[in-house]
Amino acid sequence: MSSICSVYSLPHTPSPKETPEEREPQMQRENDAKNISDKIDEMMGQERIERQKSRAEVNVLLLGQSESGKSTTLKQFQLLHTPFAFHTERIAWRAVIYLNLLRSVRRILDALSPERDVDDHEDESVEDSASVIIPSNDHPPSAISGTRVPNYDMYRQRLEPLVHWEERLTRLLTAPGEDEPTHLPLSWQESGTINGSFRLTPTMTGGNRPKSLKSAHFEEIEGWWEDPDDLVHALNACAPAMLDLWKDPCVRQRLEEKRLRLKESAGFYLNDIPRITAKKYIPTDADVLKARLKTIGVIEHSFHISSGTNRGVQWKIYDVGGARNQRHAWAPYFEVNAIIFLAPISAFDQVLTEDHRVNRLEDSLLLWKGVTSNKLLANVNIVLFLNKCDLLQDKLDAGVRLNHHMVSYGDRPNDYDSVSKYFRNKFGAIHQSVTPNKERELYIHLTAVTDTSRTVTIIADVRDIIIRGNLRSLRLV
Ligand SMILES: Nc1nc2c(ncn2[C@@H]2O[C@H](COP(=O)(O)OP(=O)(O)OP(=O)(O)O)[C@@H](O)[C@H]2O)c(=O)[nH]1
Ligand SMILES: [Mg+2]
Repeated sequence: MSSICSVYSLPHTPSPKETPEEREPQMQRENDAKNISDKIDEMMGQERIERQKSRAEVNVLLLGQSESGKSTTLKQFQLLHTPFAFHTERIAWRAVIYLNLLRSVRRILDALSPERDVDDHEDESVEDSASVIIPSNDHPPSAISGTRVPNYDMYRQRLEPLVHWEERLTRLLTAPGEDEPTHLPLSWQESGTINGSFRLTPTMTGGNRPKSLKSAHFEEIEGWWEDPDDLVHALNACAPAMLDLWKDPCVRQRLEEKRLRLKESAGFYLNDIPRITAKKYIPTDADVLKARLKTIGVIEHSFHISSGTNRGVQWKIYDVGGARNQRHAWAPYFEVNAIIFLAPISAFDQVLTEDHRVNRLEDSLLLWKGVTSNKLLANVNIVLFLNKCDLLQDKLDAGVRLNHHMVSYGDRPNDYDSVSKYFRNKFGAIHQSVTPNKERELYIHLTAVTDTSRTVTIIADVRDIIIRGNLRSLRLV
């Protein structure tokens, strides 16, 4: 490849009047210039390789639709390679986890509401696209007829205070114009003082400071439970009502009838109410991995990874927003070494939050086609994560049939092995048919990126694949 800085200019075009004697020295001069230019090009190329070798930088872009698991994958990288930073931040995730829990509780109450039954009947559009099953032909969701929840009014009343907290937390954690949480509390100060009487984490200054500030983990601040204004007290007081609601068989029955599968929605903590609402609750790694924040724009994270004989590689991982209105920001980051593309294959019966007319899996397939056929990405290594396999397994076990949503699946068996193999082949075949680089190898993993033990080995594999691919492209192996 010739350097764009080459000193060698266009070859000499002999003039008709030029004699062979005149032409000879000119040609000689040109040859000399070309030799020098080639030498410079070669040196520059060598330097570039050396520079890249010594910098040994790997740039990775995470791509996929919203809620595909990009940020969760990034958290797994952080947990593995910068555990100290990951742990330092986990107290701040308390706010997000509380909000995720409150949203689940509110969704249940909304779904049980008698007024909602009427609305649903008039308008079959879905409220929470990530957690609602698209009606399949044989079993439309039951709207008006169905199980009544005799204690509904009592639950509403007991849980009334939480509506107020949900609104406040939403304001604290959500960027303007967005409808779901987008960021951690911006600072200790802000999270401690928002709206006067509302606290989440103790402020570092001020008269209302908790009496016992102690540190169990370096830089973590505990003691909020001694602050009477901390939100944990409201949650703790409502915990029995939340538990009663979630354990009520009529509630479960009604949710089933309405096909509201909360377990699939982002930030599911309903099975952990007593633990999460405990006064001294500290988020675990698994809690932080499950907590949902929508990514806006592009976020860059750096790690230094050294392992075995590897003397250390600087990694930059770019996590992008996957919602449709965020995708325009992807292209400027296409000059990376590798892409990890996430397709949540459990979502075959769900629709996009931003456009309820679009099936999530169809969207993933289209995006995949766009990425793998893109000429700018022809030399970028691609690793595909067919993600949310845990949810896929649960869904198939619960009897949801893939061929009701994807006719092309035909009458193949509706079990996990057959379905995952089908998706692997389908995504693989698209890559094979549209890639501008037929030499490119595609690496496909079946993943559940919230599961650390499953993901650790996959990440190690991916790291090796990316580093090998990177070295190959630098002509080092
Ligand atoms: N059960 C399960 N949940 C998952 C899995 N992967 C991600 N999630 C959850 O799905 C939700 C969305 O994941 P994110 O990582 O925030 O998705 P994202 O692709 O970054 O979404 P955007 O930022 O909107 O583009 C989170 O609550 C995750 O905990 C998985 O494999 N299994
Ligand atoms: Mg994200």
